Amino acid sequence: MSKTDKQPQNDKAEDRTGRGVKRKGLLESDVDEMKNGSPEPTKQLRKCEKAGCPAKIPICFARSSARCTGSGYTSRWYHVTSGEHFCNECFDHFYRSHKEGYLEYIEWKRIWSLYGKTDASIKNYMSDQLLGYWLQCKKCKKWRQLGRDTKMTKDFVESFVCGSTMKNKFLSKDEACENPEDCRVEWTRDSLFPSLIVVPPLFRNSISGPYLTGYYPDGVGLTPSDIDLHVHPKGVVEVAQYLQPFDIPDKPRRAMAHPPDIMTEDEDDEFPDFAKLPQIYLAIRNIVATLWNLNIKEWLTKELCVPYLICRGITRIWCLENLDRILWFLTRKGFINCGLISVPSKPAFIPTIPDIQHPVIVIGAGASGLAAARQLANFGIKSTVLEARLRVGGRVWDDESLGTCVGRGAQIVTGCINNPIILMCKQTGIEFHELGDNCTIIDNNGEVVDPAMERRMDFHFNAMLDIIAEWRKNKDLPQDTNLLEKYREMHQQFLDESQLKFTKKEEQLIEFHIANLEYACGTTLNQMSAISWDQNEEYPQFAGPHILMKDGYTQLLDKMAEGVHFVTNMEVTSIDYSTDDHILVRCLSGSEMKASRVLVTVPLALLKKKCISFTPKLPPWKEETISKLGTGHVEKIALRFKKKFWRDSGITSNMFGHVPEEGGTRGLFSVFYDLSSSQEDKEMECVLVSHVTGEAVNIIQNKSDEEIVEMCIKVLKSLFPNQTIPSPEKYFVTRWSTDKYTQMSYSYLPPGTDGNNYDIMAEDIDRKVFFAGEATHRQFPQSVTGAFLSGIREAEKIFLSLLEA
Ligand SMILES: Cc1cc2nc3c(=O)[nH]c(=O)nc-3n(C[C@H](O)[C@H](O)[C@H](O)COP(=O)(O)OP(=O)(O)OC[C@H]3O[C@@H](n4cnc5c(N)ncnc54)[C@H](O)[C@@H]3O)c2cc1C
Repeated sequence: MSKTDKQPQNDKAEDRTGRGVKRKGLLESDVDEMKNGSPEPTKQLRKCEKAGCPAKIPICFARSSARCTGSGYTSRWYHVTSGEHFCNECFDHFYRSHKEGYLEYIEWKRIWSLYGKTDASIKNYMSDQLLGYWLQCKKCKKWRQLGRDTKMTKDFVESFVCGSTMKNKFLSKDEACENPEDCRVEWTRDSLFPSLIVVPPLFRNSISGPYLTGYYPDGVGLTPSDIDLHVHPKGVVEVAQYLQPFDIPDKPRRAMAHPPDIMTEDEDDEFPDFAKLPQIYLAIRNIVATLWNLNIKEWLTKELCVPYLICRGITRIWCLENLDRILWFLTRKGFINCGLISVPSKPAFIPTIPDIQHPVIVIGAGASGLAAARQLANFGIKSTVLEARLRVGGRVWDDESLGTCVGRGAQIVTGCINNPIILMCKQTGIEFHELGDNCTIIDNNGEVVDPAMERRMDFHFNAMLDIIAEWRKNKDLPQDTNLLEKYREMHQQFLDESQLKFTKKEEQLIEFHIANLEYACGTTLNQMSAISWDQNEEYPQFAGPHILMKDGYTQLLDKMAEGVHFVTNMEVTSIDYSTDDHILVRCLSGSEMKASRVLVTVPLALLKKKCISFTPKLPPWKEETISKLGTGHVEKIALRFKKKFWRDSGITSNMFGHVPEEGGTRGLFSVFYDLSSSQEDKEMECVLVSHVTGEAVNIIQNKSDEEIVEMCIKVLKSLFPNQTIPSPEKYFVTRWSTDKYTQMSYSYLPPGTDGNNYDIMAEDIDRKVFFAGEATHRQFPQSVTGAFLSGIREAEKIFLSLLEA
């Protein structure tokens, strides 16, 4: 801390409603004299012994004992922060059982020990009960100290101006603003200030308190003495549905939820100055997260947070002066101020970077590209999105041709709680439906599978996967193998050991489960790594039911595109990043554009086929990963019928499954979704959607749409043998595998690869060329959510690279 000769003004609060004590020690005039360069403290005056403490003449803030020394001689100063000390006399006043303050301290101690986990020490008592509050004047922006009993309501904090609580009636408010600021305020701006905080303040009246009743208050930065929280609990807070900002004790961690009692690794890296004061950081972050949770439709600013950040002592100044950094960090990471909200023209906490000469060019207007471009715009960075197709959305593409919305690509959100896709739906009023898990399973002879058998086989299938999970924990693991081979091996081992024999129907049911897993993975299990196929499960995933975007995903992507500068029909063919001052992007149309940074979001299959050439060539580590990662294939078929004939066979669920005759065809139409329109005012469109996965994609590849429809109708006939299955009135079949700008469904991990490959995909080249897209997101690959979050991630990286340039 830069030593200043200035010493604190007398520790007299603007409005001290606290205990009145007879002051001893120095008079104000004495202190003033010293401030003006007069003698260093004499021998009778004791300095604070805390190394580095700038207070040459500490003043006791407690002022509780009749013998309080004020700023005079005491046998010992107790250091709380560099601007706050209490004298030995006040210590005794509370600590000694025969003294006046003892009972008060003991009562506080009782409550603190009951609810808190930290030591109910006298230092904590002094800091928690006797320090004054500090508020910033709305007009002159000077910080003023207030009494310890001030009622810190939201309105009071927001409207505070100098003099508003002054007892000195002769001063107008304007004159009050003329009063100099306490020199200790400046001390809080010194980089050493946090290292001199010995007793970090705990926050009170915290809006996050009711969310965190499962934690020790002092473990999450709140004071255990906040009686209101315990004596009048507000009950379980009604958390905005689908959002849970904090981990729940003893439950698995959830994606995008904060551990309220721990700073994450990212936070440790970002805020080393909070390393020794994590409870302060946690209190602030938890309050900010709560405020965002309570209103996801408004950009959260420092001004909105300030009235909720209440703690005693001068450290509040330091906290609030660091608030912008915390808001910026949480915004960059997509924890707050994320999604489809309008952004103030220049959010104060976003660092300003000089105007960039060339825009950032984003290649591809899918979920990842649009998310990145939008986030860059929020950060004040110009970008242009170049999209080869005539539309935005990429693998999100809704089709209304059957009279109801059917996603040709994505339509399901896996896990709704904290999922940014659901957050954006909530922000914009887009409707969605929870997808029930009720699925009637029918065999090839049209018989509904006995639910007991179905449960048994489901259990068996998952048990085999659990055994594989155990097998791979072995450190001396032999070579990776494919998941199907490992599954069959474990299955056989089980049969041998148990001497059980499954019936044909049971074996067929297992094939049905394999088909479903192949749909989720986007490829056959014999292409998947047995060790890493579900590597993302190591990370917190989104909880809650799956969601069907009934009216499609496209409307969401269209909203994301609003305000983003994009050009369609612009196929990028090459990226030259060989020069220092710009990157040259060339398009098939002959256009050339200069960029300050380039973000590549095209599907992995196109990178594998080198549809875009790079100069210089991509480094070998990048090329190797591009070639190693797998590109899966899934196709969809949608059929519109005159009536819901499946209802006549008693199917009431919105899904029904089809048990395959044999393994080779298991990927052909394994599940049918009833996506019939449900608007009462319209004639109902009866629509069934199914998919083709795994090896079955090869079966349909060279077939015409008509032939594929015929195959599908044949399956429906086998499921409903007692009915006449009508020909569909209308239909479509997707061709993602051969679509020029996709050529895949989503990525997967073949044997010999692991989650690191996703991280390598996400690495930039020379901080010039960046990569986003589902195949770059280790935690949520294969999904729109992962694509979206990869865009948010890269926007941050691009911004920081420009900031540091
Ligand atoms: C059949 C199917 C079903 C799916 N179901 C789901 C689901 O239910 N839920 C879910 O979460 N996910 C699902 N997915 C996956 C999800 O759709 C993708 O993970 C996500 O949309 C990928 O977004 P992206 O931004 O990474 O890539 P994309 O959406 O593919 O965007 C890349 C963009 O780059 C463009 N482009 C390509 N080449 C060039 C070029 N040379 N120049 C300029 N532009 C170019 C493309 O046209 C495209 O618009 C499904 C995918 C498929 C295929």
